Amino acid sequence: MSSPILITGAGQRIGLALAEHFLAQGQEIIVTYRTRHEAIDVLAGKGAICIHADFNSDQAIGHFIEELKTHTNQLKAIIHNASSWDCEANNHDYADLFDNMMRIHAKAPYLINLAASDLLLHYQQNSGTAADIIHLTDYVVEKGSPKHLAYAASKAALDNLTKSFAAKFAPAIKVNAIAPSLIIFNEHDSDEYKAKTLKKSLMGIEPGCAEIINSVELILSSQYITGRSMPVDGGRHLK
Ligand SMILES: NC(=O)C1=CN([C@@H]2O[C@H](COP(=O)(O)OP(=O)(O)OC[C@H]3O[C@@H](n4cnc5c(N)ncnc54)[C@H](OP(=O)(O)O)[C@@H]3O)[C@@H](O)[C@H]2O)C=CC1
Ligand SMILES: Nc1nc2c(c(=O)[nH]1)N=C([C@H](O)[C@@H](O)CO)CN2
Repeated sequence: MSSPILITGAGQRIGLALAEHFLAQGQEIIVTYRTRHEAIDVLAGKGAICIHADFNSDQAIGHFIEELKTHTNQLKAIIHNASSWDCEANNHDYADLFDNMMRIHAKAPYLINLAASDLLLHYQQNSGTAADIIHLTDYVVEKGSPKHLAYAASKAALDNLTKSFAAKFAPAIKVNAIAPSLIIFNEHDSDEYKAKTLKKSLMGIEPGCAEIINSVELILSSQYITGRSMPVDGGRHLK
């Protein structure tokens, strides 16, 4: 019986790296994408089930959940990766920004977890091992962010949902978060921004997607870790 892993926002960067990693292992995956990057065609060619989903409304989240359930009756894991790193400087409609941040980072994972818990439970019942939910949050959950206020607040909401869902779903489903700081820069990042950002951690490097892949695999391999947030931040908290 197939037991796919669901990865949201897998069209690029970390989500795509996770999707490619699992496909290379022979693990079945279901991915969501907002923009049909060429990478999605590649994933589909390798056997991934690719579902278009823009979590920009409650209705869209609901439609995604309905489509998800037409593809599988069980899930080994859900990795909530989809995210928008928007900020007050870029969107002066603060009410709109706040709603968008909360919807993509907290409401979508909240609604999907509640609606898909039966799929995760089926996996646990058939396999005898706990299923997993993994939330990609952010280091800024610890300290806030004066330049990404709504983004940080929404990631903090997702961090709190990690604890609540862990208590609600145990022992059949483990629920954990991964809280990265810099993992990979964006194409448009200036050399000045890169230099300033690298100085913020003790390790002073741009580590790349492997750090998240390793953290996901550690969590999936455990039958005991739940309700926790794994920091992947190069010692930034000690600078
Ligand atoms: N990169 C880093 O250094 C860090 C990343 N993180 C977290 O790790 C995760 C992955 O980061 P990264 O790969 O940089 O993420 P990206 O910024 O590349 O976004 C990941 C995907 O989310 C999708 N997305 C954005 N908005 C929506 C929406 N409304 N509905 C559905 N999908 C949407 C994007 O779609 P589209 O392709 O259409 O734009 C994109 O493919 C995120 O949760 C991020 O917050 C945390 C700290 C550092
Ligand atoms: N959805 C995203 N979230 C975040 C990103 C990103 O590119 N997309 N990038 C960061 C930064 O790397 C930050 O951790 C260091 O400046 C944070 N979140």
